[in-house]
Parts: sequence; C-alpha cells; structure tokens
Amino acid sequence: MIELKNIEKNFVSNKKVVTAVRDVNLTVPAGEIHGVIGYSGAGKSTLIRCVNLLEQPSKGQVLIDGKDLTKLSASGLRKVRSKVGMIFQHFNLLKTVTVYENIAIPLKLAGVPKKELDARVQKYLQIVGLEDRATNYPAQLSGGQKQRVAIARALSLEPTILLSDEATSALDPETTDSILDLLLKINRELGITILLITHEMNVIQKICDHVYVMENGSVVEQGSTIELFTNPQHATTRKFLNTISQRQLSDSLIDSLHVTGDVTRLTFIGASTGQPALAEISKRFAVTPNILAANIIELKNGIVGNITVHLEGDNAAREQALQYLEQSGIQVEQLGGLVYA
Ligand SMILES: Nc1ncnc2c1ncn2[C@@H]1O[C@H](COP(=O)(O)OP(=O)(O)OP(=O)(O)O)[C@@H](O)[C@H]1O
Repeated sequence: MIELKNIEKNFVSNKKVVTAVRDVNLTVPAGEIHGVIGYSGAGKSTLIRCVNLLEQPSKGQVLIDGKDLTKLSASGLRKVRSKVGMIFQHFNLLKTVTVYENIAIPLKLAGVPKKELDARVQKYLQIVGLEDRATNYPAQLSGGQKQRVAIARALSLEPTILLSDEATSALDPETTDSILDLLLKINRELGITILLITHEMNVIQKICDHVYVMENGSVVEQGSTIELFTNPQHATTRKFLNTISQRQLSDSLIDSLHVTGDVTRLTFIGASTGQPALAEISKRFAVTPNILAANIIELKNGIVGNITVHLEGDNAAREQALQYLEQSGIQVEQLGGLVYA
C-alpha cells in the first residue's frame, strides 16, 4: 500500500521558489492500479519520484506498507525501496550490455546468489514474453520490447509496488496496448500494486481502478475510473475525456445537423448498457429520438455507453421520456443552451 500525506515539493530555480507539488494526498491500496493524469508541468513526475524518495518531499509523509520513508535510516530506506520497482518513458536500459545482463546486473548488486540469479532472469524474461531475446542488445529491440526488458528488470527484484513514469508515452498505440495488457497481467497474476503517471486518458481507461487529475501541482479531482468517466466535475477532467470521446457537440456541429431542439446526452453504466432504452421511449411516449453520436468505452472495471440524442416531441412527452430513462438507471444531461421551441 502507498500513502502520500500532504506532500509538497518546492524547487528553487533562478532564486525563485517553484512549488511543483502542493498538498497532495493519495492512497493506493495493495493490489490496485491508480493513475495520475495531467498536462505537461502539472507536477506528475515530481510526485511519483517522491514515492521512492528519488525526490525528497519538502513537506509531508510517504508511507509504504505503513512505514514512513522520510523517517527511515539509510539501510531501512534501502530495504523498503527494494519493494518498489520503477519503469520510465525512455526505458533507461544499459546500451552496452545484453538483455540478460540488463536484468542480471541489478540482481548481482542486490546480492542475489548466482544460481538463483539465472532462474530469476529466465522467469521474468518469460513473463514479459522475451525468453528468446536474452543475448540481444537493446539496439536490436523495438521500443515495446525495450519496455518489456525494463519491466522484467523491475520485476526481477520482486517488488510489491511498481511505479510507472509515462511508460507508454514513447510508444505507438498498438504497442501501448500490449504494454498495458502486460501491466494488467502482472497486477492480476503477481498481485503487484501499480501507481502510474500519464498524459493519456486511454491508459487510465484501460488499466486504472482510480484516477487523480493534477493541475499546477494540486490534485483537482479524483475518484474511481468509472465515476470520473460518468460524472466528471473539473474542466480539465472533461478536456481529457474529450480525447476519448467527444462529450460536447459544438454549436456549429449542432447547427450543421439542423437540430432545433434539446440535445441530450445519455450515459449508460454497467447493466443499463444492454437496455433498448430508445426503442422503449419511442413506444411509450410521443417522442422520436434521433441519434447524433454514440460510443461505448470499456474500462478496467466496467462498461460506459454514451448516446447523444436530439429528442423530438412536445414538452410533456419529452419530460416523461427523460424521467423514464432516469428511473431506468440512465444518466441524463442536457447539452448546450438550446431550448425546445
Ligand atoms: N529540478 C527542478 N528544478 C526546478 N523546477 C523543477 C524541477 N523539476 C521540476 N520542476 C518544475 O516543477 C513543475 C512540475 O514539473 P514536473 O516535471 O513534475 O511536471 P510533469 O507533470 O511531470 O510534466 P512533464 O510531463 O512535462 O514531465 C514544472 O514547473 C517544472 O518546471
């Protein structure tokens, strides 16, 4: 379990104090995957580097499995740090040695006996699917394969926690997916707790249980991934969600669709995604729903469907139809400022 309590980090740059992280609190229970998302400069890297004290926080406490890292001796800190692996955007592999040595060297430094060392390297190369690449050099591997080696290197020290600093940001979408699948597999099969930072909403969507949105050093919104995808509160969260599915239709798009009435967004969560809700309101009330946009988003812990409709019908019929949808567990939200004439 990771607990950050009131973490603040200040840097002095050109005689000015820059507060990179301010009063951040977060708890990642054992076995979960939590993600911190934010734009460049939000403070994500500084925050994640505070977790293993690569950055010493200016204020606050960092607890790993209940132990406050800021209060430990150097040897105590080394012991707790060995439970915390880390992977990076640019992989940080040694270029002049083989894949095998990249994994073996940190094990030697950690004092793992030679006999066990070989078994560990083979085991983790197999877990990341690179057992046939042991004698290759990093230059002979693709970006995705390099990240797999970095993951094997981190796992071979058998941590309980993995920190991921933009691990997929240098990869194409398909390779990103395969690395995210690998992170999910090690979370599920090895029970490893993961805290990641990213600027990509699809990373949050695919593997996170819980999300923190960061801006100017602070967490401006947090919640379960499903909560954030269905009921975002902060403008920055909404902007990130727009990168996955367009939440708001612009006035010009509505005009171009010749829509003259209400535009309503319906959000279906879990079981409600299977309901024939639009067919039902057409049958029950004197309304005609025209679908303007629709999508379905698969999250780690569920499915969220969105349909944006233009609902035709008189005021009373539309009100009854929307009430019926809400009573069926569907979230109803009016978009734009258009009022039915
Ligand atoms: N060593 C440092 N000295 C001075 N200022 C720093 C230092 N490291 C980070 N900062 C400042 O702290 C703020 C947060 O930076 P940080 O790298 O943590 O953000 P980020 O969200 O990870 O952004 P990016 O994704 O671009 O790395 C920025 O204003 C940055 O300039």
